[in-house]
Amino acid sequence: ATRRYEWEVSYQFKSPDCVRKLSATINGQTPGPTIRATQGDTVEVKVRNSLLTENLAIHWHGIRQIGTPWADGTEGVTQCPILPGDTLTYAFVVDRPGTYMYHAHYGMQRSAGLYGVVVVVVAAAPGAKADDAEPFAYDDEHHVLLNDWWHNSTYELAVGLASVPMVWVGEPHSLLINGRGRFNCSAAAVPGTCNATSPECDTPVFAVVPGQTYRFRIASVTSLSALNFEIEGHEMTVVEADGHYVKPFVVKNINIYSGETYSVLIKADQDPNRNYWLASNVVSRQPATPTGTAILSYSGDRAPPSTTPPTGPAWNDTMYRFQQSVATVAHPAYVEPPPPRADRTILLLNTQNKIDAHTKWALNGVSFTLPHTPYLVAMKRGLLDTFDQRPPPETYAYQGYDVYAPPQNPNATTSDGLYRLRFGSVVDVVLQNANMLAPNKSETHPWHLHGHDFWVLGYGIGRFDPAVHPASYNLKDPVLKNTVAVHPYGWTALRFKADNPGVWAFHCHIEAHFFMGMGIVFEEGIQRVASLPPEIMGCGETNGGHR
Ligand SMILES: O=C1O[C@H]([C@@H](O)CO)C(O)=C1O
Repeated sequence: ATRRYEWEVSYQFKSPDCVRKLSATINGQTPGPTIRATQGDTVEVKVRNSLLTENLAIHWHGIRQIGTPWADGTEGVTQCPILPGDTLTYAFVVDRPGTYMYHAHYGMQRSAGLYGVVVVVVAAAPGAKADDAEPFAYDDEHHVLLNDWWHNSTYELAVGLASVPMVWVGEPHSLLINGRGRFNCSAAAVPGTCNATSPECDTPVFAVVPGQTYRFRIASVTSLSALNFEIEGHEMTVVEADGHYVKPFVVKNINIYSGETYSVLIKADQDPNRNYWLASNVVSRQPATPTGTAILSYSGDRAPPSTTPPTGPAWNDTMYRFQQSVATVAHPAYVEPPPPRADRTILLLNTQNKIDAHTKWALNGVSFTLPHTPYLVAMKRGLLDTFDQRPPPETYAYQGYDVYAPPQNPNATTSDGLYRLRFGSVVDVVLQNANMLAPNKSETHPWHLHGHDFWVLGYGIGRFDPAVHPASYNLKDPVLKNTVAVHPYGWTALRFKADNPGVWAFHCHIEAHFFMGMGIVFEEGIQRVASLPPEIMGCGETNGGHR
């Protein structure tokens, strides 16, 4: 079946945390509408950009876009931006069941509120129940979209990052659950902009019936924060990650990084005469944001529990989060074994750097910049003067590098070069984290790959040793994901098959970090890409015009 949507994207005054802010909305809403489709459906979204003076692109995060690389929605990589007043129809097949998301992929636009959930349900065999193919059962489901929220405009955030000296975005003002939070109005910066009784910041309520089991589909579209999500008094069984079934494991709370999705099962088996908190808390950075809350209601009323919302684990308990990452492996009945070895290994040292007094992020000393002519068009048309033809480095001088110290040489260079992968080859990427410019500081980076899922082969803390660590890779039951955490001072190893013709971004999903150059781009099988739709063109040299 084809699911058709018509979206008009516009700025509206919204008060998601009671404070009025210009928000990027879809048909007047933030978060945007949930896309619900069945495996194998074609989703067609006609997007009209009514932002007046701002470009737009929307990425379908976790959808591999097999055969439709131009529909990935990544400005500068797979398309020109949609100009104000213009319309672009994204059409793609949702080939696998699971929980996904969509969000803006242009500048810092995601932080303005442009995002939503994509749910792909299992195709039911004739006469079968829809969930027959899932290795778990539940009575009903709820969606939890987690986000962080600033009162500053996306422009203020982006200009700050690009300034000398950099003005860092800082910790968010609020944490939102399904687009709602509560800011303390007495702390509002501009008087009269905070309205504690606005229905737009009513605490969300999740209704449950005693004795029933619920699947909570959780997605994080945060711009910065790593979060910990907990449902007071209810254990969660983790069953899905990024659209793949995992070996079930029980947690009190779950760590979720920007760009990740999880499904957890919870049983409504607690005292039904009271309500319970849903809580989201910042982890991995020193928190300065109140807990984001919602209410789990057995009775159907909206009464806030009289208890204090859960505050989550210690924000700096790296090993707690590390262990949850390691515990996430494929469900035994759904293991897709990875190829036993890689044809190529790319080792990427993640560093914070200075370039002409700007603060940037770099991989192997190269900070990424987006070209003005999208790679997909440039590669397909042979417009090879539109970006740097020198391939970026495959590795760094790891033997002498101390990941626990600030970089000895803080400088880096910029490039818009890309990595060309042999079509069908098996690629390993090892992401190596390190100390930042300031001493004793290393943060978590959630890396997201477009166009593929990758096997997560291993995690470590400290410097990755190519002669030692590959021997400990999990080749037996690694989980497939599209986003993975690289823990402070740690490394994460992943493997994928370069079998999806197109050009694909791979980057830190912290919006500010990608903006500061923390990403790379892969090309594979460009000659197999069908003719590009003219609607993705119009910028740079795509129309044979000027840059
Ligand atoms: O890129 C970043 O900059 C700040 C800090 O390093 C400088 O203010 C921070 O926490 C980042 O992740």
